[in-house]
Amino acid sequence: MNSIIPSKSILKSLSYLDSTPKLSIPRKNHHHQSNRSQICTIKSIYKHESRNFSVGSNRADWQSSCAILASNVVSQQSTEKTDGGNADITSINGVHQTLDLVPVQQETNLPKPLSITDLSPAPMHGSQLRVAYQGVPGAYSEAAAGKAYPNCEAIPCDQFEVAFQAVELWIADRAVLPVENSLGGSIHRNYDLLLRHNLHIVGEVQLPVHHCLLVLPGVRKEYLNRVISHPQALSQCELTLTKLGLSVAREAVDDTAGAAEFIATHNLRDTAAIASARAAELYGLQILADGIQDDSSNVTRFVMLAREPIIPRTDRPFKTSIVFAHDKGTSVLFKVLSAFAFRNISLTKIESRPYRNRPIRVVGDASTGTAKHFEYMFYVDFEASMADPRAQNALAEVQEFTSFLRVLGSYPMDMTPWSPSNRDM
Ligand SMILES: O=C(O)C(=O)Cc1ccccc1
Repeated sequence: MNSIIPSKSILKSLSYLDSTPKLSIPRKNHHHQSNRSQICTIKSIYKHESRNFSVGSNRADWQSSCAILASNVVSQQSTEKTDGGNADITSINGVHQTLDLVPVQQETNLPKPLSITDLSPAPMHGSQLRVAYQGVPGAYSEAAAGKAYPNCEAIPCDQFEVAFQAVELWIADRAVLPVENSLGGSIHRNYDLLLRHNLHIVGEVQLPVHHCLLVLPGVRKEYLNRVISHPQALSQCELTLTKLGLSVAREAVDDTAGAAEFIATHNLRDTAAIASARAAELYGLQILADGIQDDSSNVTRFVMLAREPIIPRTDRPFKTSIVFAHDKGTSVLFKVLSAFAFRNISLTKIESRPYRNRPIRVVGDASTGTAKHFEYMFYVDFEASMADPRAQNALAEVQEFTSFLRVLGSYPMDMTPWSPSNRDM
Protein backbone atom coordinates (compact mmCIF):
# COMPACT_ATOMS: atom_id res chain seq x y z
CA MET A 1 0.00 0.00 0.00
CA ASN A 2 1.26 3.40 -0.93
CA SER A 3 0.89 5.12 2.40
CA ILE A 4 2.58 8.30 3.54
CA ILE A 5 3.46 9.61 6.97
CA PRO A 6 0.63 11.68 8.44
CA SER A 7 1.38 15.36 8.59
CA LYS A 8 1.62 17.22 11.90
CA SER A 9 -1.86 18.55 11.49
CA ILE A 10 -3.27 15.07 11.08
CA LEU A 11 -1.45 13.83 14.14
CA LYS A 12 -2.94 16.74 16.00
CA SER A 13 -6.38 15.76 14.80
CA LEU A 14 -5.86 12.35 16.38
CA SER A 15 -5.05 13.72 19.80
CA TYR A 16 -8.63 14.47 20.73
CA LEU A 17 -9.71 10.89 20.25
CA ASP A 18 -8.82 9.46 23.61
CA SER A 19 -9.67 12.42 25.74
CA THR A 20 -13.05 13.53 24.48
CA PRO A 21 -16.40 12.07 25.50
CA LYS A 22 -17.91 10.24 22.55
CA LEU A 23 -20.59 12.21 20.80
CA SER A 24 -22.92 10.75 18.23
CA ILE A 25 -26.27 11.44 16.72
CA PRO A 26 -29.23 9.64 18.30
CA ARG A 27 -30.22 6.30 16.83
CA LYS A 28 -32.46 6.70 13.83
CA ASN A 29 -36.10 5.83 14.15
CA HIS A 30 -38.14 4.65 11.21
CA HIS A 31 -41.37 5.81 12.71
CA HIS A 32 -41.20 9.50 12.34
CA GLN A 33 -43.19 11.15 15.06
CA SER A 34 -44.73 13.81 12.97
CA ASN A 35 -47.18 15.32 15.42
CA ARG A 36 -47.59 19.03 15.56
CA SER A 37 -46.30 19.34 19.10
CA GLN A 38 -42.82 18.66 17.78
CA ILE A 39 -42.83 21.88 15.89
CA CYS A 40 -42.40 25.17 17.64
CA THR A 41 -42.61 28.73 16.58
CA ILE A 42 -39.81 31.15 17.14
CA LYS A 43 -41.84 32.61 19.99
CA SER A 44 -41.94 29.31 21.79
CA ILE A 45 -38.22 28.85 21.29
CA TYR A 46 -37.56 32.00 23.25
CA LYS A 47 -39.67 30.71 26.10
CA HIS A 48 -37.38 27.76 26.77
CA GLU A 49 -35.26 27.74 29.87
CA SER A 50 -31.58 28.39 29.50
CA ARG A 51 -28.98 25.69 29.08
CA ASN A 52 -25.28 25.76 29.52
CA PHE A 53 -23.65 25.07 26.18
CA SER A 54 -20.07 24.56 27.18
CA VAL A 55 -17.71 23.30 24.53
CA GLY A 56 -14.74 21.31 25.77
CA SER A 57 -11.33 22.56 24.73
CA ASN A 58 -10.52 19.18 23.25
CA ARG A 59 -13.44 19.56 20.89
CA ALA A 60 -12.20 22.98 19.96
CA ASP A 61 -8.88 21.27 19.29
CA TRP A 62 -10.57 18.90 16.91
CA GLN A 63 -12.17 21.77 15.14
CA SER A 64 -8.90 23.60 14.78
CA SER A 65 -7.26 20.40 13.64
CA CYS A 66 -9.87 20.11 10.92
CA ALA A 67 -9.07 23.64 9.95
CA ILE A 68 -5.35 22.90 9.84
CA LEU A 69 -5.99 19.70 8.00
CA ALA A 70 -7.89 21.74 5.50
CA SER A 71 -4.56 22.81 4.14
CA ASN A 72 -3.63 26.43 4.51
CA VAL A 73 -7.17 27.51 3.88
CA VAL A 74 -8.92 28.85 6.94
CA SER A 75 -11.84 30.63 5.50
CA GLN A 76 -13.57 31.33 2.34
CA GLN A 77 -15.48 34.32 1.26
CA SER A 78 -17.75 34.95 -1.56
CA THR A 79 -17.89 38.45 -2.89
CA GLU A 80 -21.02 37.86 -4.81
CA LYS A 81 -24.33 38.64 -3.26
CA THR A 82 -25.68 35.63 -1.38
CA ASP A 83 -29.02 34.55 -2.67
CA GLY A 84 -30.08 32.40 0.21
CA GLY A 85 -29.55 29.21 -1.73
CA ASN A 86 -33.18 29.09 -2.46
CA ALA A 87 -34.51 27.29 -5.45
CA ASP A 88 -35.34 29.81 -8.11
CA ILE A 89 -38.93 30.35 -8.98
CA THR A 90 -38.30 29.21 -12.53
CA SER A 91 -40.09 28.08 -15.60
CA ILE A 92 -40.76 24.41 -15.99
CA ASN A 93 -42.35 24.25 -19.39
CA GLY A 94 -40.09 26.75 -21.06
CA VAL A 95 -42.23 29.67 -19.92
CA HIS A 96 -40.93 31.76 -17.07
CA GLN A 97 -43.61 31.81 -14.44
CA THR A 98 -43.07 33.42 -11.12
CA LEU A 99 -45.54 32.41 -8.52
CA ASP A 100 -46.15 35.18 -6.09
CA LEU A 101 -46.44 33.54 -2.70
CA VAL A 102 -48.30 36.26 -0.87
CA PRO A 103 -47.91 35.50 2.84
CA VAL A 104 -51.57 35.25 3.76
CA GLN A 105 -51.77 33.93 7.30
CA GLN A 106 -54.20 31.04 7.67
CA GLU A 107 -56.38 30.56 10.69
CA THR A 108 -54.20 27.80 12.02
CA ASN A 109 -51.90 27.03 14.87
CA LEU A 110 -49.13 25.83 12.56
CA PRO A 111 -45.82 27.59 13.12
CA LYS A 112 -44.92 30.43 10.80
CA PRO A 113 -41.59 29.91 9.00
CA LEU A 114 -38.68 31.88 10.36
CA SER A 115 -37.63 34.75 8.19
CA ILE A 116 -34.41 36.75 8.10
CA THR A 117 -35.85 39.40 10.42
CA ASP A 118 -36.44 36.82 13.16
CA LEU A 119 -32.76 36.04 13.44
CA SER A 120 -31.51 37.87 16.45
CA PRO A 121 -29.35 35.87 18.86
CA ALA A 122 -31.57 33.83 21.14
CA PRO A 123 -31.31 32.89 24.77
CA MET A 124 -30.44 29.28 25.53
CA HIS A 125 -33.18 26.70 25.29
CA GLY A 126 -34.52 23.56 26.86
CA SER A 127 -33.18 20.08 26.35
CA GLN A 128 -35.04 19.17 23.17
CA LEU A 129 -32.88 19.30 20.04
CA ARG A 130 -34.04 22.05 17.70
CA VAL A 131 -33.67 21.30 14.01
CA ALA A 132 -34.11 24.05 11.41
CA TYR A 133 -35.34 23.15 7.95
CA GLN A 134 -36.38 25.07 4.88
CA GLY A 135 -40.10 24.95 4.22
CA VAL A 136 -43.34 24.74 6.14
CA PRO A 137 -44.73 21.84 8.19
CA GLY A 138 -45.38 18.84 5.95
CA ALA A 139 -42.19 19.42 3.89
CA TYR A 140 -39.96 16.41 3.29
CA SER A 141 -37.13 18.19 5.07
CA GLU A 142 -39.26 18.21 8.21
CA ALA A 143 -39.68 14.44 7.84
CA ALA A 144 -35.91 14.06 7.40
CA ALA A 145 -35.37 16.06 10.61
CA GLY A 146 -37.80 13.70 12.40
CA LYS A 147 -36.05 10.63 11.04
CA ALA A 148 -32.61 11.81 12.14
CA TYR A 149 -33.72 13.15 15.51
CA PRO A 150 -37.01 11.47 16.49
CA ASN A 151 -37.97 13.78 19.35
CA CYS A 152 -36.67 17.03 17.95
CA GLU A 153 -38.43 20.33 17.62
CA ALA A 154 -38.51 20.96 13.88
CA ILE A 155 -38.23 24.67 13.13
CA PRO A 156 -39.57 25.81 9.75
CA CYS A 157 -37.52 28.49 7.97
CA ASP A 158 -38.44 30.39 4.85
CA GLN A 159 -35.00 30.02 3.23
CA PHE A 160 -32.04 27.68 3.55
CA GLU A 161 -29.89 30.68 4.42
CA VAL A 162 -32.14 31.29 7.44
CA ALA A 163 -31.83 27.65 8.55
CA PHE A 164 -28.03 27.97 8.44
CA GLN A 165 -28.08 31.24 10.34
CA ALA A 166 -30.49 29.82 12.92
CA VAL A 167 -27.78 27.29 13.79
CA GLU A 168 -24.97 29.83 13.68
CA LEU A 169 -26.89 32.09 16.08
CA TRP A 170 -27.81 29.24 18.48
CA ILE A 171 -31.53 29.53 17.70
CA ALA A 172 -31.36 25.96 16.43
CA ASP A 173 -28.96 23.10 17.18
CA ARG A 174 -29.02 21.50 13.74
CA ALA A 175 -30.03 22.35 10.18
CA VAL A 176 -31.25 19.76 7.72
CA LEU A 177 -30.35 20.14 4.06
CA PRO A 178 -31.40 18.02 1.05
CA VAL A 179 -28.29 17.43 -1.06
CA GLU A 180 -29.16 14.80 -3.64
CA ASN A 181 -31.93 12.72 -5.05
CA SER A 182 -31.86 9.29 -6.69
CA LEU A 183 -33.78 10.64 -9.70
CA GLY A 184 -32.73 14.28 -9.96
CA GLY A 185 -29.08 14.03 -8.84
CA SER A 186 -27.29 16.68 -6.77
CA ILE A 187 -28.95 19.82 -5.48
CA HIS A 188 -26.06 22.08 -6.44
CA ARG A 189 -27.18 25.24 -4.73
CA ASN A 190 -27.14 23.45 -1.41
CA TYR A 191 -23.55 22.36 -1.98
CA ASP A 192 -22.69 26.02 -2.55
CA LEU A 193 -24.31 26.85 0.79
CA LEU A 194 -22.15 24.27 2.55
CA LEU A 195 -19.11 26.07 1.22
CA ARG A 196 -20.29 29.56 2.11
CA HIS A 197 -21.00 28.63 5.72
CA ASN A 198 -18.83 27.02 8.35
CA LEU A 199 -21.23 24.40 9.65
CA HIS A 200 -20.17 20.76 9.89
CA ILE A 201 -21.98 17.71 8.52
CA VAL A 202 -22.77 15.53 11.53
CA GLY A 203 -25.19 13.02 10.01
CA GLU A 204 -27.13 11.93 6.96
CA VAL A 205 -30.52 10.39 6.30
CA GLN A 206 -31.93 8.84 3.18
CA LEU A 207 -35.65 9.42 2.93
CA PRO A 208 -37.87 7.53 0.49
CA VAL A 209 -40.05 10.25 -1.00
CA HIS A 210 -43.64 9.39 -1.81
CA HIS A 211 -45.35 12.20 -3.72
CA CYS A 212 -49.10 12.83 -3.84
CA LEU A 213 -51.15 15.09 -6.09
CA LEU A 214 -53.18 17.35 -3.79
CA VAL A 215 -56.25 19.45 -4.57
CA LEU A 216 -59.01 21.20 -2.68
CA PRO A 217 -61.84 18.84 -1.68
CA GLY A 218 -64.21 18.20 -4.61
CA VAL A 219 -61.74 19.36 -7.28
CA ARG A 220 -61.45 16.99 -10.27
CA LYS A 221 -58.57 16.46 -12.67
CA GLU A 222 -60.43 18.22 -15.48
CA TYR A 223 -60.58 21.49 -13.50
CA LEU A 224 -56.82 21.78 -13.27
CA ASN A 225 -54.72 24.14 -15.35
CA ARG A 226 -51.50 24.13 -13.31
CA VAL A 227 -49.43 22.01 -10.95
CA ILE A 228 -47.16 23.68 -8.41
CA SER A 229 -44.36 22.29 -6.27
CA HIS A 230 -40.65 22.32 -5.45
CA PRO A 231 -38.65 21.97 -8.72
CA GLN A 232 -37.27 18.59 -7.60
CA ALA A 233 -40.78 17.25 -6.96
CA LEU A 234 -42.02 18.52 -10.34
CA SER A 235 -39.17 16.84 -12.18
CA GLN A 236 -39.59 13.61 -10.16
CA CYS A 237 -43.24 13.35 -11.27
CA GLU A 238 -43.04 14.71 -14.81
CA LEU A 239 -43.80 11.45 -16.68
CA THR A 240 -46.61 10.42 -14.34
CA LEU A 241 -48.28 13.82 -14.61
CA THR A 242 -48.24 13.51 -18.39
CA LYS A 243 -49.60 9.95 -18.16
CA LEU A 244 -52.41 11.28 -15.96
CA GLY A 245 -53.30 13.65 -18.81
CA LEU A 246 -52.04 16.67 -16.87
CA SER A 247 -50.18 18.51 -19.62
CA VAL A 248 -50.86 21.74 -17.80
CA ALA A 249 -48.45 24.47 -16.66
CA ARG A 250 -45.90 23.56 -13.98
CA GLU A 251 -44.78 26.23 -11.56
CA ALA A 252 -41.91 25.99 -9.14
CA VAL A 253 -42.13 27.17 -5.54
CA ASP A 254 -39.76 26.91 -2.58
CA ASP A 255 -41.12 23.77 -0.96
CA THR A 256 -43.72 21.09 -1.54
CA ALA A 257 -45.79 21.71 1.58
CA GLY A 258 -45.69 25.47 0.86
CA ALA A 259 -47.38 24.67 -2.46
CA ALA A 260 -50.16 22.80 -0.63
CA GLU A 261 -50.57 25.62 1.86
CA PHE A 262 -50.75 28.14 -0.99
CA ILE A 263 -53.64 26.28 -2.64
CA ALA A 264 -55.52 26.07 0.64
CA THR A 265 -54.88 29.69 1.60
CA HIS A 266 -55.94 31.06 -1.78
CA ASN A 267 -58.76 28.56 -2.33
CA LEU A 268 -57.39 27.64 -5.76
CA ARG A 269 -59.67 25.18 -7.54
CA ASP A 270 -57.64 25.14 -10.75
CA THR A 271 -54.32 24.22 -9.13
CA ALA A 272 -52.82 21.01 -7.76
CA ALA A 273 -49.75 20.65 -5.55
CA ILE A 274 -47.23 17.83 -5.45
CA ALA A 275 -46.54 17.22 -1.77
CA SER A 276 -46.70 14.64 1.02
CA ALA A 277 -49.78 12.94 2.44
CA ARG A 278 -48.97 14.77 5.68
CA ALA A 279 -49.21 18.11 3.85
CA ALA A 280 -52.68 17.05 2.60
CA GLU A 281 -53.72 16.41 6.18
CA LEU A 282 -52.25 19.64 7.55
CA TYR A 283 -53.76 21.93 4.90
CA GLY A 284 -57.09 20.15 4.41
CA LEU A 285 -56.44 18.97 0.86
CA GLN A 286 -57.60 15.82 -0.86
CA ILE A 287 -55.23 13.26 -2.42
CA LEU A 288 -56.18 13.02 -6.10
CA ALA A 289 -53.35 10.62 -6.97
CA ASP A 290 -50.98 8.76 -4.69
CA GLY A 291 -47.35 7.70 -5.33
CA ILE A 292 -46.93 9.83 -8.45
CA GLN A 293 -43.10 9.82 -8.52
CA ASP A 294 -41.82 8.42 -11.84
CA ASP A 295 -39.64 5.88 -10.08
CA SER A 296 -40.88 4.01 -7.03
CA SER A 297 -37.36 3.97 -5.57
CA ASN A 298 -37.25 7.74 -5.19
CA VAL A 299 -34.92 8.57 -2.34
CA THR A 300 -33.59 11.94 -1.20
CA ARG A 301 -30.42 12.24 0.85
CA PHE A 302 -30.33 14.92 3.54
CA VAL A 303 -27.37 16.01 5.63
CA MET A 304 -27.56 17.30 9.20
CA LEU A 305 -25.43 20.31 10.05
CA ALA A 306 -24.11 21.56 13.37
CA ARG A 307 -21.80 24.25 14.72
CA GLU A 308 -19.33 21.63 15.97
CA PRO A 309 -18.13 18.47 14.24
CA ILE A 310 -18.86 15.16 15.91
CA ILE A 311 -16.09 12.89 17.09
CA PRO A 312 -15.46 10.40 14.28
CA ARG A 313 -15.45 6.74 15.29
CA THR A 314 -14.40 3.47 13.75
CA ASP A 315 -16.86 1.14 15.49
CA ARG A 316 -19.56 1.73 12.90
CA PRO A 317 -19.62 2.75 9.22
CA PHE A 318 -18.75 6.38 8.73
CA LYS A 319 -18.73 8.59 5.69
CA THR A 320 -16.56 11.69 5.19
CA SER A 321 -17.40 14.59 2.88
CA ILE A 322 -14.68 16.86 1.54
CA VAL A 323 -14.47 19.73 -0.95
CA PHE A 324 -11.27 20.69 -2.76
CA ALA A 325 -9.94 22.80 -5.60
CA HIS A 326 -6.60 23.15 -7.34
CA ASP A 327 -5.05 25.95 -9.32
CA LYS A 328 -2.03 24.29 -10.84
CA GLY A 329 -0.68 20.88 -11.78
CA THR A 330 -1.70 18.19 -14.16
CA SER A 331 -3.82 15.12 -13.60
CA VAL A 332 -4.81 16.46 -10.19
CA LEU A 333 -8.15 14.72 -10.14
CA PHE A 334 -6.51 11.44 -11.09
CA LYS A 335 -3.97 11.83 -8.27
CA VAL A 336 -6.65 12.69 -5.73
CA LEU A 337 -8.76 9.72 -6.69
CA SER A 338 -5.80 7.39 -6.56
CA ALA A 339 -5.09 8.52 -2.97
CA PHE A 340 -8.39 6.83 -2.08
CA ALA A 341 -8.11 3.93 -4.53
CA PHE A 342 -4.68 2.85 -3.20
CA ARG A 343 -6.14 2.60 0.28
CA ASN A 344 -9.27 0.73 -0.78
CA ILE A 345 -11.49 3.56 0.29
CA SER A 346 -14.73 3.59 -1.71
CA LEU A 347 -16.09 6.84 -2.99
CA THR A 348 -19.87 7.24 -2.82
CA LYS A 349 -19.97 10.55 -4.63
CA ILE A 350 -17.87 12.84 -6.78
CA GLU A 351 -19.26 16.06 -8.10
CA SER A 352 -17.67 19.06 -9.79
CA ARG A 353 -19.14 22.50 -9.54
CA PRO A 354 -18.04 25.53 -11.60
CA TYR A 355 -16.65 28.19 -9.28
CA ARG A 356 -14.99 30.58 -11.70
CA ASN A 357 -16.41 33.90 -10.56
CA ARG A 358 -16.42 33.32 -6.85
CA PRO A 359 -13.14 33.96 -5.11
CA ILE A 360 -12.18 31.93 -2.04
CA ARG A 361 -9.90 33.49 0.55
CA VAL A 362 -6.87 31.28 0.96
CA VAL A 363 -4.72 32.04 3.98
CA GLY A 364 -1.04 31.17 4.13
CA ASP A 365 1.13 30.33 7.14
CA ALA A 366 1.52 33.98 8.11
CA SER A 367 -2.28 34.32 8.05
CA THR A 368 -2.13 36.67 5.12
CA GLY A 369 -5.16 36.10 2.96
CA THR A 370 -5.34 36.16 -0.79
CA ALA A 371 -8.50 35.81 -2.82
CA LYS A 372 -8.20 33.00 -5.34
CA HIS A 373 -10.40 32.03 -8.23
CA PHE A 374 -10.81 28.35 -8.88
CA GLU A 375 -12.32 26.92 -12.04
CA TYR A 376 -14.07 24.12 -10.25
CA MET A 377 -14.82 22.87 -6.76
CA PHE A 378 -14.85 19.10 -6.36
CA TYR A 379 -17.07 17.47 -3.79
CA VAL A 380 -16.17 13.94 -2.75
CA ASP A 381 -17.84 11.61 -0.24
CA PHE A 382 -15.89 8.54 0.81
CA GLU A 383 -16.66 5.58 3.02
CA ALA A 384 -14.23 6.00 5.91
CA SER A 385 -14.08 7.82 9.19
CA MET A 386 -11.58 10.60 9.90
CA ALA A 387 -10.57 8.46 12.88
CA ASP A 388 -9.32 5.85 10.41
CA PRO A 389 -5.59 6.25 9.58
CA ARG A 390 -6.33 5.30 5.96
CA ALA A 391 -8.55 8.40 5.63
CA GLN A 392 -6.00 10.59 7.39
CA ASN A 393 -3.21 9.41 5.10
CA ALA A 394 -5.39 9.80 2.01
CA LEU A 395 -6.24 13.37 2.97
CA ALA A 396 -2.64 14.23 3.75
CA GLU A 397 -1.86 13.13 0.22
CA VAL A 398 -4.81 15.00 -1.27
CA GLN A 399 -3.54 18.08 0.50
CA GLU A 400 -0.29 17.82 -1.45
CA PHE A 401 -2.07 18.07 -4.80
CA THR A 402 -4.68 20.70 -4.00
CA SER A 403 -4.68 24.39 -3.08
CA PHE A 404 -7.95 24.31 -1.19
CA LEU A 405 -9.25 21.44 0.93
CA ARG A 406 -11.98 21.42 3.54
CA VAL A 407 -13.43 18.52 5.48
CA LEU A 408 -17.17 19.17 5.51
CA GLY A 409 -17.77 16.42 8.05
CA SER A 410 -17.19 12.84 9.11
CA TYR A 411 -20.43 11.22 10.22
CA PRO A 412 -22.28 7.91 10.65
CA MET A 413 -23.67 6.50 7.41
CA ASP A 414 -27.40 6.01 7.15
CA MET A 415 -27.58 2.23 6.81
CA THR A 416 -31.40 2.08 6.92
CA PRO A 417 -32.62 -0.56 4.54
CA TRP A 418 -35.48 0.80 2.52
CA SER A 419 -37.72 -0.47 -0.21
CA PRO A 420 -40.20 1.24 -2.54
CA SER A 421 -43.03 0.11 -0.26
CA ASN A 422 -41.53 2.00 2.72
CA ARG A 423 -43.68 5.06 2.89
CA ASP A 424 -41.93 7.49 5.17
CA MET A 425 -43.90 10.37 3.70
O1 LIG B 1 -39.98 20.84 -0.59
C1 LIG B 1 -39.76 19.96 0.27
O2 LIG B 1 -40.67 19.35 0.87
C2 LIG B 1 -38.38 19.63 0.60
O3 LIG B 1 -38.08 19.26 1.70
C3 LIG B 1 -37.39 19.60 -0.54
C4 LIG B 1 -37.61 18.35 -1.32
C5 LIG B 1 -38.39 18.39 -2.46
C6 LIG B 1 -38.60 17.21 -3.19
C7 LIG B 1 -38.05 16.02 -2.74
C8 LIG B 1 -37.29 16.00 -1.60
C9 LIG B 1 -37.05 17.17 -0.88
